[in-house]
Amino acid sequence: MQKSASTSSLGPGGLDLSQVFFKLIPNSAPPSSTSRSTKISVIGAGNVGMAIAQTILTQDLVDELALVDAKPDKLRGEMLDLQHAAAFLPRTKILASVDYSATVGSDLCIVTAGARQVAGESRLNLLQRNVALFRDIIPPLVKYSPECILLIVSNPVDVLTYVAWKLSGLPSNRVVGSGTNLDSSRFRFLIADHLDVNAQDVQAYIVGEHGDSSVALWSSISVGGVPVLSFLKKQHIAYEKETLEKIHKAVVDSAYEVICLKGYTSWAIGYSAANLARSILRDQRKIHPVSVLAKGFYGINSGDDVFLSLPALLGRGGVLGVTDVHLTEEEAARLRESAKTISEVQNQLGL
Ligand SMILES: NC(=O)C1=CN([C@@H]2O[C@H](COP(=O)(O)OP(=O)(O)OC[C@H]3O[C@@H](n4cnc5c(N)ncnc54)[C@H](O)[C@@H]3O)[C@@H](O)[C@H]2O)C=CC1
Ligand SMILES: CC(=O)C(=O)O
Repeated sequence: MQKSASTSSLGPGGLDLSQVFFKLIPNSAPPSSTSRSTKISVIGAGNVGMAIAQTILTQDLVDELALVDAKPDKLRGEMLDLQHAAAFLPRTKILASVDYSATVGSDLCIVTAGARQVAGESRLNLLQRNVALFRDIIPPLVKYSPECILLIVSNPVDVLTYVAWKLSGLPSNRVVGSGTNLDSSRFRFLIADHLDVNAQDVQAYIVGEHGDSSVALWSSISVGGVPVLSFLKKQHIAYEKETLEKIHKAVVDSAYEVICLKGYTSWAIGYSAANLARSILRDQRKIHPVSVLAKGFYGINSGDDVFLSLPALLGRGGVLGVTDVHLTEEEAARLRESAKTISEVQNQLGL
């Protein structure tokens, strides 16, 4: 399955109308060989994959978007539905196939395929089912796009980013998990709501596992450049540790609440992944809390190759570096605990 019926050969006898519709400019120069089109492939055309695809399209991030899923009818339906919005969107070639050859030459491959949680289920519970799928998904992706960057979204995202790294054979800077970019947005939303300011003016990181053992970096919070906790201290304004814990708990509970209410989460992860795609493909060199190979950073030297979220500099080369945010002793200990949780799960895989 490829594009919908081409309109370029609708003339009598299959005449290519695009050749007669326009008077071509004689002796025009060929397109510049330096201008290269960009391509993203999204694997898994479910709630999350389609939210990511539509955000990418509305934000005009690529020239070509390929969708892959195991269900051909659902896939074709999604492709046609997006193609029918062509008149309202920047021009993007959209294709879809159950065959991975459709992904050939991708700059970025975003993997969302797999089982999702039912109400009350933890992300880690999905592991065995999704590792089995990754064995079918990752090798053909890398075969068709050996130069790509892999962005993993399927859960449990940290362990699956490790699995994708192992199965792909790619250098670790080209394998990234969407990690706590989403949790940090939820965190920023809650703080912004509390202070009645724009969430884009709130800097705040959640790091560690995208899940129950995530770590809120309270010392990292600043609003409009003002570090919040030290400002409160200087003003002798007391704040309760429980209030902070409650905000973090609300972040951790966010996904469970949305899943309980609507069955799945989709819009926020759609924006989160498109935000990461922009930083990578447009070489924005922005700092995002995303799942990266954490060994050697923040005292994580467990001997295991653990992926978890740290504030990372993202650009066209993938992960360009990890920033050294000041952590309190308690935050550092929690981060190492989060690494241990992930490492224990990972060790059961025998990869
Ligand atoms: N990292 C994050 O922040 C988030 C991660 N997720 C995760 O994203 C994943 C997808 O969630 P939804 O889209 O809601 O699920 P969904 O059930 O709507 O979609 C999953 C899709 O994967 C496809 N699929 C299954 N096996 C496949 C294979 N071998 N090859 C290609 N496609 C295959 C299915 O046909 C389906 O269309 C889940 O693991 C979920 O937990 C969801 C939200 C946020
Ligand atoms: C499902 C999930 O991982 C989330 O929305 O955070």
